Amino acid sequence: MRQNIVWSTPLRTRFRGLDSRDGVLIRGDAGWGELSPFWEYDDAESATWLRAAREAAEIGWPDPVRDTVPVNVTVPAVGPEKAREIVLASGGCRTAKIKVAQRLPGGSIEPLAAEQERIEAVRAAFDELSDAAGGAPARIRVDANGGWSRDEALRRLPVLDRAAGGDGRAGSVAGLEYVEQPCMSVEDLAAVRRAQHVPVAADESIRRAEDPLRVVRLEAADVVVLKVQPLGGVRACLELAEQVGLPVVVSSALESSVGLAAGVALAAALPELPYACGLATAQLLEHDVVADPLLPVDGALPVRRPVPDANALGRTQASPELGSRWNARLERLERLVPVAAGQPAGRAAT
Ligand SMILES: O=C(O)CCC(=O)C1=CC=C[C@@H](O)[C@@H]1C(=O)O
Ligand SMILES: [Mg+2]
Repeated sequence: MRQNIVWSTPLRTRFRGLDSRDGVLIRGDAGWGELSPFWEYDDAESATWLRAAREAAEIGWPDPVRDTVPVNVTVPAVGPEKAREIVLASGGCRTAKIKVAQRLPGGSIEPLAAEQERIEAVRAAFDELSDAAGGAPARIRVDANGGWSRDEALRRLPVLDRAAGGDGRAGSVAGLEYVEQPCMSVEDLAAVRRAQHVPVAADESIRRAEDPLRVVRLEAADVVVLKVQPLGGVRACLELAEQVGLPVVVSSALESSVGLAAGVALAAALPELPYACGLATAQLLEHDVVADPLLPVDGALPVRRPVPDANALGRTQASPELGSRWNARLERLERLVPVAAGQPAGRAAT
């Protein structure tokens, strides 16, 4: 039987301009799926998100080839003390992804010194953890969400690379592991990649692009970030990974643990997984929809599929207004992406 539940939770820390996150959980014969496109995404862009939710609910996912997935701790654009706290409480993550190129209220970009301090604080927190318990060498990556111009990226990256322990040369274990989407256009990614040594990862140029393979043709990235919902499901991502032929980092779209499980399923099914994945974002949510959220242990997520829990759902219950907005959105999306024969479309309830 088809069942839908709208959920909503505050975020622990403001992230990508958001203070709360919400979505719909959809249950089908194969289990629970999640539909949670950001509100600024129109229906055409959100259609792939519904395909991913339906795959989870109605078909399920390919078999895993590993039973844990190494993950990074995600550090929003916070001050150094908060950054330190987030790393210390990360559940043993040895890789951090730090947000940079944050827009300030007046529209300017956060000063370079603030980004530098955040990175240094994360590095110091990793050192603190190593002093206490040892562990694998720590890695630091940054994500600019396309917020820099080409010149700004080339001005900032050497400084941020040094803040991460780099010595100005390619290939050292210290220094930035990579920069995710430093600029918005594929041409600028390619130019930044050619002009300096920090590897480049493509995120928006894959998940919001008409033609994700342009990144490959223009040699614009060393790594691609794949997100299950924006790209239309686990199988669609596996196919894309094969076409792209570059190392893949699976990252979340800031979902509840039900949505994260799809990312974990993708990471678990990829033939190669050379980097930690950005799937530890349940840490950013105040409440989750399951009793046992997908949180890292020793820096990795177990490959499992948690199910919604009645008590947890009590804490994430959406307001009637939000429920109606999701109902209306789901109805529109279902008209856009017709349900295959024999699979009933449901209405969301809060
Ligand atoms: O990759 C991670 O560490 C966490 C996920 C993450 O950063 C994101 C989740 C959702 C929306 C995106 O703006 C953002 C990203 O840019 O990768
Ligand atoms: Mg990104």
